[in-house]
Amino acid sequence: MAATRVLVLNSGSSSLKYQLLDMRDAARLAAGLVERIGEQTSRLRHTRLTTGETREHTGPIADHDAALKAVAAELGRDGLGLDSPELAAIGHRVVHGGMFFTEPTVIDDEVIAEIERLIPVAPLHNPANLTGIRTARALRPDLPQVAVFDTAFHTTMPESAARYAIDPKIADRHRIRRYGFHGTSHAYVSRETARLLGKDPSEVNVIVLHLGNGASASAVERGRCVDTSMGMTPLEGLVMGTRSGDLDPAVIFHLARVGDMSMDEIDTLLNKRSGLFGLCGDNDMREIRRRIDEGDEEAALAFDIYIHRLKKYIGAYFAVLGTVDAVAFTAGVGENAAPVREAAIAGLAGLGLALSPELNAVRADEARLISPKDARVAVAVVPTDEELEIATQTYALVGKHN
Ligand SMILES: Nc1ncnc2c1ncn2[C@@H]1O[C@H](COP(=O)(O)OP(=O)(O)O)[C@@H](O)[C@H]1O
Ligand SMILES: CC(=O)OP(=O)(O)O
Ligand SMILES: [Mg+2]
Repeated sequence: MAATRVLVLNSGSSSLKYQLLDMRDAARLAAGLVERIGEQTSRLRHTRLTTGETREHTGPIADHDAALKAVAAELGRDGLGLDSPELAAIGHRVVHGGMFFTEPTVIDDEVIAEIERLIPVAPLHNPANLTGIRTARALRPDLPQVAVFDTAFHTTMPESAARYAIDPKIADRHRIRRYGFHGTSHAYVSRETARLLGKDPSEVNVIVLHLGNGASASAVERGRCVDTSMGMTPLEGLVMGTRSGDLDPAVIFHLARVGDMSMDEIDTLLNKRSGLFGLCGDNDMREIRRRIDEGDEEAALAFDIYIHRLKKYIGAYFAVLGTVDAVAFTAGVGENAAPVREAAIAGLAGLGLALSPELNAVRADEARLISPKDARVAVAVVPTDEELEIATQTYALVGKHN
């Protein structure tokens, strides 16, 4: 029997998302999510997509090792376990690949050591990714495991965009530079946007706005990333669900010296208690819109700050690219929140941007244009699919090695 299945693992700091795909036709066989890992109220939700059956378990799951073993058990119950001879490979989302990894990479001890060396610049993400890799290798030592890096798509950024304006000797010693993240999504969405326009990716310039809980923008010139809004870590750039995005670095000195906060407290403040959540107590755009509709001023201000930052990046990437063929909205907010798209594009007619209110209001799962027919620059909604992209890259690499 040919091995044509790929299991994709996306380990976040407190979650594990997974999908099992059959790469003959990219069909999804199973998918699920373990949330609140490390808490008493962890939850595993598993769906067997071939039948639609969903199972849910709550109760403590101590760490990513236990989470992956629980997932393996659920897959086993559906006859889709990790011991299946049909499994060709496991593809891991690895958030930080530094400068070293520019391509999907078959994981060996050397690769693991390098991902480990990058922990200081990705303390929230790489440890969880490593646990997922180690547990998966222990469960199936014979199976190829592939790392697909969030940073890889951004390694084409020129030095002028990737470097911070600090002493290069200090920067190089501590690996301080702008790496960018969500690269798998930016790559996939920029390509799908070109396809929507009936063009080859090498023929178009696209601004991709990945607006999920984490959010980032990228400027993609003829298929290559030339700038992105996240930096050394996923804290820089846009206002996010719980992250501040850009701020004057002196705010940190001030909070330490005058606010009497420790570095760990400031880290938690900026990563977990800022952004939309810090501004108004909610990080879900649905809830924020509901509150705005009820006249809530705090929620309205949070929304305005979010939109103001987003507009600044759209403008900046017009300047970086010179000419823009399309602006593409993606991820949870970008794909679903019509009011965010409307507010982000409003007032940008000078850049050739406009929306059709009718098209913007359409709810659909496919890539679609939401700009009027005669618009100078296309505006699109393009659903991202990081799992499919990781599975495709994993399978392509493993096929080559077989
Ligand atoms: N129907 C919707 N309307 C508005 N916002 C939505 C909707 N569905 C999801 N979202 C937003 O998308 C976010 C999650 O996006 P997602 O891309 O799944 O994030 P992540 O992968 O970072 O967890 C939610 O926090 C919420 O703000
Ligand atoms: C890198 C990053 O921010 O990822 P996420 O959006 O999954 O938190
Ligand atoms: Mg995401």
